[in-house]
Amino acid sequence: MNDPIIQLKGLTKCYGTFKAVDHLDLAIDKGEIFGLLGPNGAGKTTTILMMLGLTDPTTGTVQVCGYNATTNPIAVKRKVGYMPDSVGFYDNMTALENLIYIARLNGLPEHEILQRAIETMEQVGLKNDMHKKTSAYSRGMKQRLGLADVLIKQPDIIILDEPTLGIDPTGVKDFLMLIKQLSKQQGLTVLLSSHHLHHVQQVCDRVGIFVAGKLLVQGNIGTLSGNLFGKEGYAISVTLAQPVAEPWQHRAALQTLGNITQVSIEEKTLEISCDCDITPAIVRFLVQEGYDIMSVHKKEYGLDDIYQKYFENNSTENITNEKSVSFFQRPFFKKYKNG
Ligand SMILES: Nc1ncnc2c1ncn2[C@@H]1O[C@H](COP(=O)(O)OP(=O)(O)OP(=O)(O)O)[C@@H](O)[C@H]1O
Repeated sequence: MNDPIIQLKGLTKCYGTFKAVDHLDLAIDKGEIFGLLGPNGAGKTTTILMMLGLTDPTTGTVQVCGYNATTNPIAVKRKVGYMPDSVGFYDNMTALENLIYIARLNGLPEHEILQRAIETMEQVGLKNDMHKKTSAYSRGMKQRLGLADVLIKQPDIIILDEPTLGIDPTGVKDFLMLIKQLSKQQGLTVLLSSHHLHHVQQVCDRVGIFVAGKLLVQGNIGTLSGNLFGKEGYAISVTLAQPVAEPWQHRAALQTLGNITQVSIEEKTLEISCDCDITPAIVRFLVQEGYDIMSVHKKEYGLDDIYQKYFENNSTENITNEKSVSFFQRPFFKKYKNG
């Protein structure tokens, strides 16, 4: 078994007496797509900054690609590409010229730059538009170009902050597919920080939920959902052709099927909670009693439910609602990008 490509141990960051990140332990394997989730001010950006070696932990360690990010930030910078939520370009230059400029800033060998820039444009699906000025680029095209900016240095890890912000649904789908493809084909490790839970759910192998500087939980969505909702069992919703009046004459008989913990009725819809999946028995019962069934739906718990459940179960009183200054606008990021 290989060592994790990112390993955080007891990572803590204090600003004065305030703990922005509180004893974080996290291991991410090569090729994984990991989602960082949490409300504004939960400590995600601070954690990313420590991974990039842009701010020092108060205590604890950050190991990235085998390097200590605090003591060896330059080595980490060569291996990691960071894409902020809003990427800036020179509008009077073409997309290709912008990318070449970034390649030079990253110190790529001059004789390789043009070829690599064209290949990267192709990789992100912008080859046909690479000679357009970026002022004529849509938000989705700019996000792809931002991705090209981080890919051109051929990193082992990419960190994406809200990469789907402001892109239309088709653009989002294409962008997420691209991320998944890059990860699977090239073994690229991806860290995705986002508030769009269904986007995260579509691509991430595992997620971590941050609240008030602590990583409350981590795992894949199936496991988290099983842990959280296993006790609550299955929820089956059956819609009938005709409304059902209360008191319902078949309620007691339905409950003799066993394993049913609750039945609630709303006009034509029966909501049935049970300990195990008895959908076929429920359908058979209703048909035998002469009901026409219009639809049967078994509730699957997703990331939205998991996230909500954590917020129901945990105090969030330390959380600020103010969106912290965009990472890209921070002076140390400019230093990172240019340095
Ligand atoms: N330089 C700083 N000085 C003091 N406090 C800071 C500093 N940077 C961040 N914080 C505080 O640390 C906490 C964590 O901020 P951070 O930016 O890491 O959150 P986040 O999870 O990335 O939030 P968002 O989703 O809004 O980007 C917040 O309460 C924030 O106000």
